Amino acid sequence: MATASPALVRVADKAAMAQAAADRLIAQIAVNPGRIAICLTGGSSPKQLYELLATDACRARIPWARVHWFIGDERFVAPGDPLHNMTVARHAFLDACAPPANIHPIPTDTAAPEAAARAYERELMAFYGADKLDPARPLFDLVLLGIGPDGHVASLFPGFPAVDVSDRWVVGVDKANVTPFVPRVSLTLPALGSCRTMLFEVAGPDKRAILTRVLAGENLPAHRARSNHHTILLIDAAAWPETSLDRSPPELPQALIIMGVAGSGKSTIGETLAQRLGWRFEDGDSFHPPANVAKMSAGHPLTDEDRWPWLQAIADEIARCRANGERIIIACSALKKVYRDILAGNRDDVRIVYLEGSQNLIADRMRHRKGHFMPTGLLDSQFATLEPPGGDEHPITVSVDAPVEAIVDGILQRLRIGQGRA
Ligand SMILES: Nc1ncnc2c1ncn2[C@@H]1O[C@H](COP(=O)(O)OP(=O)(O)O)[C@@H](O)[C@H]1O
Ligand SMILES: O=C(O)[C@H](O)[C@@H](O)[C@H](O)[C@H](O)COP(=O)(O)O
Repeated sequence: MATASPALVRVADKAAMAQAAADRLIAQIAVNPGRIAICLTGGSSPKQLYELLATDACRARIPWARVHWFIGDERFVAPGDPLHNMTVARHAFLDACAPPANIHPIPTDTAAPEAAARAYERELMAFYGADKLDPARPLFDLVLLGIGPDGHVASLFPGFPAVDVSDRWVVGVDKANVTPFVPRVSLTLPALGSCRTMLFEVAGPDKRAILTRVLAGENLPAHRARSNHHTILLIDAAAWPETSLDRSPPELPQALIIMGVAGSGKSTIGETLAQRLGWRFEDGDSFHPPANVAKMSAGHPLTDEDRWPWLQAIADEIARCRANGERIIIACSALKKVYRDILAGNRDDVRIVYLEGSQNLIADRMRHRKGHFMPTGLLDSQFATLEPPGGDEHPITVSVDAPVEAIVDGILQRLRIGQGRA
């Protein structure tokens, strides 16, 4: 399933980003019962994440024997050098946690970066078991990336020929565009894109300007680097480009759609938010036509054809509220973009609130939900269907890994509504 635009997930600061990235990584690992491949990144952005992975809490959640660790680019310096990307990851967590045979560094003892690139390409192809990438069978479960000050990713610098290479998996890059000015070896955009999830970490005030350009669609490597499945940008408050993303609608929205997988907290958050705002809360499920209710009661899954009249009924209710000047909050999983297009379309007065959380966390909450039986596999299929809302949908994305009141406060802040206001 391809996502056209990346999901933008806002986190408070670098510590929250490391935690969110760790949750994502562990969740991605959890959905693959077989051999797992993670592609790490260099730079300073992932250091806190790497340190977190070595802590007991994270360490216990990773099946280390099944996880293989690669690197998206390497500085052409000897292992052990502080500039050496895989050395940084080794010292932070890999050496303490991963079996040595599962660590796959880019060799830097070759005569030139190009020879190292060829060797790493062979290693990746042997691991993958083919020399052509099949979009249906991604090379990596997760690719981690940072964004450089010039908009580079891995060591693919803007304007350099390496960015346009499409027939290779790894290339030598003889000189860098930014410090450190050492030769590099880099995976290409098609190799990086062959992943279930591409996860960017973008934090700190010095990233705000470049991120604004990337999200505006400038032809930079960081704009072109996209997974052929899911791409997610974790962005902290300091890097978040307020002007371009928080295009605050002139008035309060008419309707808020609280979306997310089953158990993400739609009813809990929606009801609390409705109380705080004094708006009406509705469970989207109550708009199903009788035929759908009968089908679901008989244990038959709904098709998209069944869903259209249901989604249209919710859209009609929003239109009715608009006509009456009434405001409404509707909980609706709305997992696919095509569903949200019916509910919100391009209307500025219908805002999507996306409850974002790792599968582990949500599964854990569902296990503890009183009076509910969770069929195993339900969450797997929910996450498989989920198309996180892209930047073009202007979602209010909130992490559910926080107390209910804090999540609601965060949504109110994003709506620019004073926290005390009812
Ligand atoms: N932020 C939160 N912290 C802790 N528990 C939560 C939070 N949000 C929801 N829950 C609990 O998680 C479970 C699922 O929430 P619910 O609102 O029923 O999800 P949904 O409506 O998306 O299926 C419930 O038991 C709820 O009390
Ligand atoms: O080898 C490298 O330098 C990286 O892989 C590089 O692509 C990095 O991710 C960005 O330059 C962001 O760097 P920071 O995280 O230090 O900002």
